[in-house]
Amino acid sequence: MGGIIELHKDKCVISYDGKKEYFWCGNSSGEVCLQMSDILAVKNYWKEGTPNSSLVLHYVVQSKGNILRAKSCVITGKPDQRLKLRDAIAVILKSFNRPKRLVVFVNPISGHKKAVNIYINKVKPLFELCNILLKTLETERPGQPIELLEKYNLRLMDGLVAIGGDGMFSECMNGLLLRLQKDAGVDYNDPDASLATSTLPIGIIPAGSGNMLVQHLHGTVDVETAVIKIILGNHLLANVASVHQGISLSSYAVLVLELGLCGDMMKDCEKFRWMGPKRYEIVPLGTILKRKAISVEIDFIPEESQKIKASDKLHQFTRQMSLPASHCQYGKKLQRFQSTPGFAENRECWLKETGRVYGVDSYVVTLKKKDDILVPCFGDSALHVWMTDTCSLSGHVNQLRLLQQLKPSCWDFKFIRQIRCRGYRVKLPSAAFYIDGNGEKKLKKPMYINCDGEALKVRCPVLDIRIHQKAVSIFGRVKCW
Ligand SMILES: Nc1ncnc2c1ncn2[C@@H]1O[C@H](COP(=O)(O)OP(=O)(O)OP(=O)(O)O)[C@@H](O)[C@H]1O
Repeated sequence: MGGIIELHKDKCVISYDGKKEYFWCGNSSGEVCLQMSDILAVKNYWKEGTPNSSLVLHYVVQSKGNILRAKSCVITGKPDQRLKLRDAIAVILKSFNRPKRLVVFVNPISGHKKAVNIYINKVKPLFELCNILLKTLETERPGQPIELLEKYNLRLMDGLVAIGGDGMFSECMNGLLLRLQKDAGVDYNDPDASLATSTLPIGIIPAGSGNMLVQHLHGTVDVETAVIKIILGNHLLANVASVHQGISLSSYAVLVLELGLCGDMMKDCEKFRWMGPKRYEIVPLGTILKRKAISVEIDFIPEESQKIKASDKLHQFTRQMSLPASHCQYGKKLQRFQSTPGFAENRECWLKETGRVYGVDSYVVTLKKKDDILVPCFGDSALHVWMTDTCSLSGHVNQLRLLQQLKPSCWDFKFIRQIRCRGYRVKLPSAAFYIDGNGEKKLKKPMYINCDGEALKVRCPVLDIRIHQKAVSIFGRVKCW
């Protein structure tokens, strides 16, 4: 039994003995294997008007850089042998933990407004090729995924997919996490509550303006690669940060939380959405020219003072009550990470930083030095926070440019103060406020946080941020590029 396939940019003769976990492939320069885990599907196609069918193998190859491509080849051989092969491969594919039913949210206004086209032409055909059942919802307004996920029957679903930008992913992730907290009876408004973590993975197909999360996950914003990663079913556990104002939760973030200058940039960019992704290149220049320093007091608990034994951090569970039934299939016990173990009780460990700053920025996916570049690190043990003290405009622009280029030297400036912590409280002591009808302090003039690429309004003069380790599952396997 055999065929001709293209592997490692070379044509190979493929053969299979029906038993092993891989196909043997030979070419002029030697032998290679096509792993079963790289197979997407095997299909019988009937030729119209003839009794014959052809067996086609669909598989994944690594193309340039981090790009993945779906390829196919016709397998030759006797009809009964081909049938045997098809059935053998189908059994192996079934044994993989790949998604079979997905809820897909498409944001028609993301980026260049091409999300619907991307779904129809690139995403749906590949999912259907792999027999994945889709429930697709095109959003009509902001916040819709959060509303829908509040009641959506997720019990038979294997994952969620956001087609759009970071903001769209954020809405799906917020919707799912809120739903899980409600189902589990967690007081999510309390910053120190331990979150019910999610094992229902969320995937993202890039169709937005920034697409930072996809870039972090796959090292490319290529659509086909993102679809293939979801089909293959691998997922990672990512940290989530929660933002609390007064007595309520404002949002969860998986990427960044930036108060001050970057929050203002996001707010200004939103006004120019009609410019599409170009707005991120032009608008921030105007924002930085009118940068304002703000007085802040930051109380934080440093990472190193978390003297919690590993055994206290983890507790075993078989299945969360709020998880879809399909996730029982994992069989083995999963470990659940407590979100912020012992955090609130340890008040004597809290440290303080004060000053006039242009911004307080935190990366939930931290950036770590690898050779001469910064690479994303999911599931880090702490939040990386830095404050930008008052400084010259040229120094500030230079620092932001180095950060954008992911240069490890981007924080080596006298006006940058860095901390690693598991949470912090920001107070805005000199901001004008009034007392509202509920007796709560409210800012007279709102400020903004860049929360995963969206401008989140700050209405209270006190904010609490907490890290929740490994709280959300995301499709894709991450390596350090
Ligand atoms: N039908 C809709 N009409 C208007 N706004 C919508 C609609 N559907 C979703 N939204 C909002 O659009 C916002 C931005 O979407 P998204 O993140 O997908 O695109 P983007 O901003 O272009 O990309 P990025 O976040 O990567 O910069 C979301 O936060 C969501 O609230």
